[in-house]
Amino acid sequence: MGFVLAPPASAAGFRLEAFDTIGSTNATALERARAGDPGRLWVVSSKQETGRGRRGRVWATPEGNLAATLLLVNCCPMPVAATLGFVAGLALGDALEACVPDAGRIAIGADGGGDARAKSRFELKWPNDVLAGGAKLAGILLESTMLEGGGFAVAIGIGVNVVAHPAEMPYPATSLTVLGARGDAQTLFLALSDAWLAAERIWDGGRGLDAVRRTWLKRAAGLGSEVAVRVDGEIVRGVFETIDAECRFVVRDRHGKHWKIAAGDVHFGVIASAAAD
Ligand SMILES: O=C(O)CCCC[C@@H]1SC[C@@H]2NC(=O)N[C@@H]21
Repeated sequence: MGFVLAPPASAAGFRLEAFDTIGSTNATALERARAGDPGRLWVVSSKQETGRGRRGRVWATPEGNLAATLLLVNCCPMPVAATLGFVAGLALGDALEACVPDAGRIAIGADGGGDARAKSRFELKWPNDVLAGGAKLAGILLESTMLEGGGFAVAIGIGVNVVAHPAEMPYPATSLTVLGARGDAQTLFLALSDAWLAAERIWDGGRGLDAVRRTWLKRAAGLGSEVAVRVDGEIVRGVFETIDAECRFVVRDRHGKHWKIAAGDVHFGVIASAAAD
């Protein structure tokens, strides 16, 4: 397997474990932490047998896609760790733009107009998806574990549909190949490990969260538009106004009430019933 870390990442003390095939990079990273790994470890594979998605879903990683998990140990106060998904979103957006040179044309469609070109190429969908042309290209899953003797570890799992995307999903999905982009999982990982460093520096253990939040909002999908959010079986409808200081999704409903949502599934547009995505 040819995965390598970007030189700045190795210089900053990151390590890498690369696999041809793995169950789940998140599961392996958390096992390493429980066995005493000090963290700042990337676990990477281009195929997963039992990849995990958000909300207990399965995440398929056929050969050629990217599954990468960054393990951090005692990286910040525990409540702040939940914001690492936004840091990962920024890093992944940067990595995609760096190594997919034709991304502008891809994300807005071949017949896109001049105004659209100024928009971010890869959009971030709250909480942790990356969209290209409105379809899901990548997902991020944070998992954590308490450690014996105190402290905690967090696994920041990043899955990118490089060569293939799942069929028959309840939401549109895509891959870099479908989009006509050149690029492979290894090149993308190299860019990701580099971009992570820059994003983590801005985040600064949570002290720079507001800068992360503002940058994230510049790339946010659906900002200012109608959304339906499924929260614990209920559906909240309204306009996506912002994400707040705690990175909660803020919706203004038609009565002017603001909903601050910590976890839920977002659908864009006005729809009769929001199917889970
Ligand atoms: O449901 C989602 O959108 C999140 C998907 C996260 C998938 C990644 S692939 C690397 C890491 N290992 C896993 O088992 N899951 C995450």
